[in-house]
Amino acid sequence: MLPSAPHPNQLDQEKKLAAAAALRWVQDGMVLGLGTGSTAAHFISLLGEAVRNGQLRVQATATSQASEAQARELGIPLLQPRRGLRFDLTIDGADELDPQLRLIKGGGGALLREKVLANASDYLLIIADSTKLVPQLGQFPLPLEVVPFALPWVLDAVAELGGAPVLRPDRRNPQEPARSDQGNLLVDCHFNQIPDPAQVAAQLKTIPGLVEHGLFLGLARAALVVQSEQVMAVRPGIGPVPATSFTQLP
Ligand SMILES: O=C[C@H](O)[C@H](O)[C@H](O)COP(=O)(O)O
Repeated sequence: MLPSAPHPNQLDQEKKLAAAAALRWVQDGMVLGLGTGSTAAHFISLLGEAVRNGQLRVQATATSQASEAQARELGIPLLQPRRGLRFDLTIDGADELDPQLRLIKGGGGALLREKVLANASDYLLIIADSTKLVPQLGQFPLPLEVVPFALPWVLDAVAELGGAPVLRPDRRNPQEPARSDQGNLLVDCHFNQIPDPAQVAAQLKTIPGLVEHGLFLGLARAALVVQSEQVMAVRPGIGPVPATSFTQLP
């Protein structure tokens, strides 16, 4: 019999645990990148508390309008994009991660801004519940951000690669397509298995009108993943080991 899926409340607890562990590695004065999604939202909420208590002084840029609004409401000082801006640490969630810390991201549609900030960061730290660490990427549909005019040809090209593309509907109004913060369309590709993520990433990069894909390769330095109620640290090809083995960013 297959093990039953964890209860949503349990997953939410795991997300909070991972977020709290990440907060312990934030140092006073850091410039932070803030991720998007339910796990990142827990982190932003805890960071907001620490800022309000005067425990931490930080500045941050968010990877989505939603995360920016949350951070603003909590009084986290925000920096707008500008030349030369770099981040000491970006904390973000993921839809899937493998033991090499290759990621699928973009389930919440924020893949483009997330990749921009990940590239501008000295350290990308992923926080995740127990369902996210997988032996091979691809079960989670790979998100793409696509310029609306190019959509038919992008769908043709991705279908030829075996990606079984599906235009993502808007969650609240399923008759309409979902839009990214940039106003672009989102397409989910059902590869089921991605044994060679670098090859798929390279193929996707050649498709005109495909603005960005959700494969994040060679970007994450570490992940905090909850397993059996314990926060474990994973680095590319190393771990999981108990996160308590580290007093600072591994
Ligand atoms: O576009 C959204 C992001 O890539 C999220 O970080 C990802 O979908 C994980 O979200 P959650 O923490 O809600 O599972």
